[in-house]
Amino acid sequence: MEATAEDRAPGGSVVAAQGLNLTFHTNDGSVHALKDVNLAVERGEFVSFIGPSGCGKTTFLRCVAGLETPTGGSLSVNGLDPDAARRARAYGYVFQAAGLYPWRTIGGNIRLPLEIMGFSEDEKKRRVRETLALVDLDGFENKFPWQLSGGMQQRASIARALSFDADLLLMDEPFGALDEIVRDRLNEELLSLWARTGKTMLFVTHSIPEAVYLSTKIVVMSPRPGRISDVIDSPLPKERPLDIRDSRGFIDIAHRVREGLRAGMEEA
Ligand SMILES: Nc1ncnc2c1ncn2[C@@H]1O[C@H](COP(=O)(O)OP(=O)(O)OP(=O)(O)O)[C@@H](O)[C@H]1O
Repeated sequence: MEATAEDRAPGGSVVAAQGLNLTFHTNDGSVHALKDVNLAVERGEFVSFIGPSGCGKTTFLRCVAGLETPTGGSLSVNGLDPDAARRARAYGYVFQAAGLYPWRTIGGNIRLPLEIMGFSEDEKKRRVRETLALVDLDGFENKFPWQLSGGMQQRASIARALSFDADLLLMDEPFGALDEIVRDRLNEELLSLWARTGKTMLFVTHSIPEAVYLSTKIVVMSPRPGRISDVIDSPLPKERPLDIRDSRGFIDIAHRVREGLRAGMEEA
């Protein structure tokens, strides 16, 4: 029988990793992608993962999503093992490329997971309308992806991940391919969406300002094998206008992230 929302431990961590290890075995040898990762993510947190290319950020997200199987340690998602959490539709996943089907309209793309999950026609309509409003894309339901800018496509992809109302959102560099101005705006919108919905966010980025601006917790990772080198609980207020990036508090955290990244590189 599939686990349901009622089966989940209400008070526990949304994500709990203890001594997590993952080694990939390939024809060229083995790659130790994650080493002794310990992390607890509480409900409603916004957690960013930052680190050099290849340090295991995507691999960690894929473990949470039940798409990779750790080779050691333990991992739970909403109190369930990741595979059970995946079957209970515990999370929405947003990738670097928006990944919208070009032959489906924006509404059709958002409807897809709802069709797979067997929602009623009325419910599908309601959810498409509501999630489009959440990402500020009202009126674009019948457009095709190519009729939207890159930033709008990425918002549609976020709407798709939100449509079935999972309380955990996994986002793998969703704004990495966008220019800085669009990215700034989407960062502001994402923060406001997070404040309105109370979702738990796991967010992978290469950008220090993006990580500091968005997060309540920043996980700094170092390469070969991927480890957590620092976890920073942000003292910044929840309300964050973009110009907070010029404040002393912001600059101090950015400095600590940079130092963490540098130390990790030197150890590697
Ligand atoms: N399926 C796989 N088989 C073998 N090795 C893999 C596999 N997936 C990832 N790796 C290796 O694991 C390591 C971590 O990869 P991962 O994609 O998690 O890094 P990342 O931090 O997300 O990198 P980037 O910032 O470039 O996206 C890398 O060395 C990568 O080559």
